[in-house]
Order: sequence, then C-alpha cells, then structure tokens
Amino acid sequence: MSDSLEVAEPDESGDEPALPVNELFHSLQGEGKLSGVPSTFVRTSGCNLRCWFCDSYHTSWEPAGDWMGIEEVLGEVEGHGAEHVVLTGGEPLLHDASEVLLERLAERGYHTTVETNGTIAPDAPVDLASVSPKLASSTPTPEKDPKGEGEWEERHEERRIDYEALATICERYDHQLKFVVTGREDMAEITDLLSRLHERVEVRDEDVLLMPEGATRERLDETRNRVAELAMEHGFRYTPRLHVDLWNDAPGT
Ligand SMILES: C[S@@+](CC[C@H](N)C(=O)[O-])C[C@H]1O[C@@H](n2cnc3c(N)ncnc32)[C@H](O)[C@@H]1O
Ligand SMILES: Nc1nc2[nH]cc(C(=O)O)c2c(=O)[nH]1
Ligand code: SF4
Ligand SMILES: [Mg+2]
Repeated sequence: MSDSLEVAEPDESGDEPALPVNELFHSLQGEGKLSGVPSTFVRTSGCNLRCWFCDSYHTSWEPAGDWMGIEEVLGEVEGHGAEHVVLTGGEPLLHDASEVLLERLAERGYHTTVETNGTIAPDAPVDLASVSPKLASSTPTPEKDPKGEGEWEERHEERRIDYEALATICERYDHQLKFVVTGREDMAEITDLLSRLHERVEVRDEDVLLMPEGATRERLDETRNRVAELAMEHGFRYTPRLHVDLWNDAPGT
C-alpha cells in the first residue's frame, strides 16, 4: 500500500468495493456555499498531502479507520435521513471505491458534495466539487510539522497543486474553491493561481471562498476577522467554519 495510506487493507477479498472510513456522522455542513445544510458526512482515511494544520489528523498524519463495504456505508447514510451527503477525508478521491459510492448515491437521489484538495479529478457524478487547493502556507516545514521533523515537506510541496486536475474538476462540476487563509501573505498566491486557472477555465469570483485557518474556536478568534477583511478587499466570498463555532473540535461534528 502507498505511503499515503497506512490503514490495513480488509482481510477478506470480497467482490464488493470497500472504503477505509474514519467516521460517518450527521451534522450541519459547516463550510462553503451550503453552510448550515443538514448533511451526512462520510470521512475516508488516508491522504496524499500533509498540511501542518490538518484538522483531521487521524486521516492524514496518523490515518485510522475501519474498512466498510459500499452497501454498508449506504445503509448507514440512509439511516441518518439527510438529503445531502458530504464525502470527505483525508483525500476521498485517492480511493476508487469513492467513485462507486458517488454513483450509488446519485442513483438514490442524494445531493453529493466532495471535499477534496484538488489534486485528483474524479470521474463520477458530483453535485458540488468543494475544492480546497493547498497554498505554500500549508506546507509542513520542520518548524510546523505536528509529528516529525519535516519529512513530508518536499512531497507535500511537489504534490499540493496540480493545475490539470484543478482545471478538469472546475470544467466538469459545479464547484467552489475554498482557500484556507492564515494571513495577507496568502493572497498573492491565490490571485496567481486563479489567473493561471483562468487560462483554461472560467472561475467566477463568487465561487472563490476564503476560509480562516483554525481547528479550534481559540484559533479562529485570531484569524476570522483578518480573513473576512481580505475577502472584502478582494471581492471574494468568506466562509465561516460553522461547526467549529458550534462544537469546537469535537469528533463527529
Ligand atoms: C480535512 S479536509 C478533507 C478534504 C481534503 N483533503 C481537503 O483538504 O480539501 C476538509 C476541509 O478542512 C479544511 N481544513 C483542514 N484543516 C483546517 C484548518 N486548520 N483550518 C481551516 N480549514 C481546515 C480543508 O482545507 C478542507 O477544506
Ligand atoms: N460540520 C462539518 N462541516 C464540514 N464541511 C467540511 C468538513 C470536512 O471536514 O471536510 C466538515 C466537517 O468536518 N464538519
Ligand atoms: S489535504 Fe486535507 S486531509 Fe490532507 S492533510 Fe491537508 S487538510 Fe488534511
Ligand atoms: Mg472538517
């Protein structure tokens, strides 16, 4: 298994596709255009990046979860009763079975959002591609590494932006680009990335959202006003992190 997923594979090699699921829960969508919408979240384990600030540490830095067959996932989703399903991670699009899940959710009439870092373009039905391209400020330098001493810095840096994948996602799906912002230093990179993307695909300012960095209320208290002001200055949208405001960093929210 690749370095990006250290979760043990299922023992039985049945025919049914399976996903390593870190958590499956019902909540309100906390980020982006659909903030506040009751949604069921399927969080897969394993990521090809290592953002130093990752709020889902147990899907990236120390991936954990249980393998679940797709029908089992669909059964649990159905039990929660929401029309909206959010497939997230980790990086959900690392797993081929995510595409199978998206197809079956579409057949059953769910609205699907995929939360992705934008390095892999899916080939499956998606109602909203919620893309969060990773800026240089996400890179786990030795000083910022939450686990080691910067062993992931180079790999993260090489992989974090793939223009081809980003453009394909934006062409193929209704999308939002949700940038995690720590400060003014991030803005030049965002505008450069958008101008490069505009050579291939139209991305509207209303589909660009700035999200304050912060996995806890305490951290958001330091970042949210600064980021809101940057959004106003640049004509981009601001997205809160509603779930953090409501439930702080509690799991399953
Ligand atoms: C855990 S990621 C999973 C999906 C995918 N790997 C990605 O990064 O988009 C879900 C969302 O949380 C955001 N996120 C993670 N840690 C964060 C933090 N400390 N502050 C703000 N947003 C964060 C990501 O940028 C992404 O939009
Ligand atoms: N409530 C809530 N909304 C979310 N939107 C995106 C999330 C994610 O982790 O991908 C997330 C999450 O973890 N919780
Ligand atoms: S890409 Fe997403 S899941 Fe992966 S480390 Fe970054 S925030 Fe975490
Ligand atoms: Mg989250």
